[in-house]
Amino acid sequence: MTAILLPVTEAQQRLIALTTDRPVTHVALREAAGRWAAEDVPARRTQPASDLSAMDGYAIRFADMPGPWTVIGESAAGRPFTGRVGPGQATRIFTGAALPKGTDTVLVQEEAARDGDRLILAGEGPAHQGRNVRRKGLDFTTGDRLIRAGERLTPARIAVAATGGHATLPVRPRVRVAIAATGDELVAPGAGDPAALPESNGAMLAAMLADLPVDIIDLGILPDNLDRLRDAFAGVDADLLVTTGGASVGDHDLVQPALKAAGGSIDFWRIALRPGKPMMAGRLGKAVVLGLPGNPVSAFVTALLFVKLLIAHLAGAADPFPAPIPAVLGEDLPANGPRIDYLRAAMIDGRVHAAAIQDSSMLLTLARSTCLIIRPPHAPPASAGDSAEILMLA
Ligand SMILES: Nc1nc2c(c(=O)[nH]1)N[C@H]1C(S)=C(S)[C@@H](COP(=O)(O)OP(=O)(O)OC[C@H]3O[C@@H](n4cnc5c(N)ncnc54)[C@H](O)[C@@H]3O)O[C@H]1N2
Ligand code: MOO
Repeated sequence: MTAILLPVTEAQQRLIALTTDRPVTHVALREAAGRWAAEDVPARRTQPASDLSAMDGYAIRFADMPGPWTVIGESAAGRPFTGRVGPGQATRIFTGAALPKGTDTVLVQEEAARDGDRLILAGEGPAHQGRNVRRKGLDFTTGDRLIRAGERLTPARIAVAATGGHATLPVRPRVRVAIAATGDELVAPGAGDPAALPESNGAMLAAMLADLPVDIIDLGILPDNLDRLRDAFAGVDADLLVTTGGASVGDHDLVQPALKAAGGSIDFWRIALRPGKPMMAGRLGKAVVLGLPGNPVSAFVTALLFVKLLIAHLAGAADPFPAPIPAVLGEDLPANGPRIDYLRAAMIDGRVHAAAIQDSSMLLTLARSTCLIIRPPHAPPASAGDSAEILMLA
């Protein structure tokens, strides 16, 4: 009997369906980077709040062109001119300062000459009324939507929220992610014996999640022992438990039995994906469990497609899916089999070149790759110059 392999997109949907709603909290702007807006964020003020000068120069009435004018005062940012400017009059004005009442245009100082309070044109002057003025509401008006629910809180969005009158932003709680490596062969990185295999998945996963709003609970290296795994899993207090290794069918692949013994359940196992076929998803209490394959490249690809996706979803992303981009193949590729394939590749002079050996244990190949070429299931042979979708890594 052939095992039924779940298509990646179906597995991603099922994973999202395993989650439950999480509350909305508010965080200070300085805590908001990299999170997702949990609600729409409306402007609480208009920006600019009044007509402002965009340049250093003189606030004038355009109808008075070509001058001369009498300078009757000054308007600086934060220190506006409070009087009214009449015909033939002007004020000194600086960038960001409010336009005095009665004026409508700014004459830049490079095109003006001044002698005491007498001001004359010394160039072409403003071409039209309103020149060098930022109108009230140019950027946005009270009530405008500044950020949409589910959008990422990028630096620019945090800044627009600040300008819109917000000191805090609505977000979902940080995601608590427990990470466990499994395997009797593993030792901590840097630990003595060069014949022993350093545990690399934990550090790699932590690095992959570094730009996400997570708190990582490091469960370290767990042995291939059913009771030890069960006890470690049963004690986990997290939103997401990620294991690597022990996901396959060998006698020492104990993650599934240990999860069941801890009171958890398996939702799906085995994806039509290369590398990463033996990935498993399930639940343990309130936590979603993702059992990634142990091969480092398989763990990397499944983390990219499933772990990051799930965290983005739990953190409130409207679109948590990785976004492939089009690229041009640097050389021919053979037909693909039934599993979607993510080929380790490098972008060179605008073309993508797949590594010659695509073995899921090869970390140096992964480390030298700058993108993954996506080969859909049953894709026919492709030629150099054909387009293909890729995921950028660096
Ligand atoms: N008879 C079958 N054998 C295998 C199948 C299969 O379908 N039938 N699937 C293969 C595929 S595909 C993969 S991927 C691997 C995944 O197996 P496991 O998840 O059980 O992984 P392990 O056996 O525990 O480890 C695989 C490999 O990776 C090394 N490893 C594990 N963890 C780490 C770590 N944290 N850091 C560094 N390296 C790690 C481990 O030593 C092994 O060499 O199964 C195939 N077999
Ligand atoms: O699918 Mo496994 O992840 O090829 O190496």
